[in-house]
Amino acid sequence: MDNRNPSGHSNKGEALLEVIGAKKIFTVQREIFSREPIRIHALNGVSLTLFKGETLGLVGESGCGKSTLGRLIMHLEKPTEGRILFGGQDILAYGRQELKGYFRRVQLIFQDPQASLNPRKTAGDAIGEPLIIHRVMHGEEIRERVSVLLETVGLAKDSIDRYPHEFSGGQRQRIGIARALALQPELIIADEPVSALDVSVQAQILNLLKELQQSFGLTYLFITHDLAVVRHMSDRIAVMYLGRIVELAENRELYSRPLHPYTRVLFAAIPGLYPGKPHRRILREDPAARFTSSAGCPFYPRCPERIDPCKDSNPELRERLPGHFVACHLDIGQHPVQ
Ligand SMILES: Nc1ncnc2c1ncn2[C@@H]1O[C@H](COP(=O)(O)OP(=O)(O)OP(=O)(O)O)[C@@H](O)[C@H]1O
Repeated sequence: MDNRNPSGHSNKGEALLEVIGAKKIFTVQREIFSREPIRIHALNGVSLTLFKGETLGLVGESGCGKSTLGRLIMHLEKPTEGRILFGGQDILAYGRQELKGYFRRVQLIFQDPQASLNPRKTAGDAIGEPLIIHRVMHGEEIRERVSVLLETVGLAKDSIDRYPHEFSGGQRQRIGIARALALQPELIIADEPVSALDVSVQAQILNLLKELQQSFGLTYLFITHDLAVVRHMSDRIAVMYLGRIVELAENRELYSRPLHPYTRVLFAAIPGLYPGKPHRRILREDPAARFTSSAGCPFYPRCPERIDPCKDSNPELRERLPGHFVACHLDIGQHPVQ
């Protein structure tokens, strides 16, 4: 792949999934008596590549479009524009059989393990269900496989006949992870997988996810608004703002040299990240900006470093340093050292 293309990546190995120019506009009726529906630009031209075996963290504030991107990749929503390639094939062109295969290879771990588990089904039922739906195995074979999966995620084998309410939040998330692993996927979309958990349990689940990645060669798209979590988990990190990726770089590079003013504002809000620098409040997104697709940079109204061109021209995501992509009109030299 051309490492200067706008999808924002240096050549990191074999691409597993490519999102190319994805846009998603939701049309909703704002008020009962209003004739004009409003258009919410949830994604405004997102391109990114996931390379085999990596964790790509996707970070940004609530409402910036992270989950929508995950849902497009999961084929739960269709993009208004753009393409999604898995192993080089367009998933939107898949027929029924190909889609079934895709749903085995790509799995989702949900934010809220409580809500994602049926209270009337045992842990064994929940974990074994994908094996039944996909007719991978039958009867006793399924029970054996579920027992192995329970052990894999650190739960006792005798958890198999217990119900969700008999588990703690962390244990329920382990069940969700075991279910996601049942079909031996290649790609896992983890959408805020620890944000509903106590801080003390979060690290255990994150470490489990890392171990599973090592053991099974998994690729993760790790969606979170939590900058500490994304830093702990990711090889590369994409920062989203209002439906766009504004910066993408290797983990260490991004934290040591954030170039986009939005990333800098986000990071300045982390206590202790930059000792000696004042701890600033995060600038909130302008909700009204979601309803328009302005020609200028989406961060223009709140950017502390804006310059004239930012008002009318939306900067492309470009490689400014090796492997470090930024959508900003400022020159590298204009970005003050953090
Ligand atoms: N089905 C839908 N219908 C209408 N608007 C939607 C729909 N799904 C998402 N949106 C809107 O799209 C925008 C992006 O939402 P999305 O859930 O992708 O953001 P997010 O970054 O994942 O935020 P959060 O972390 O709060 O889930 C928001 O303005 C949201 O209200």
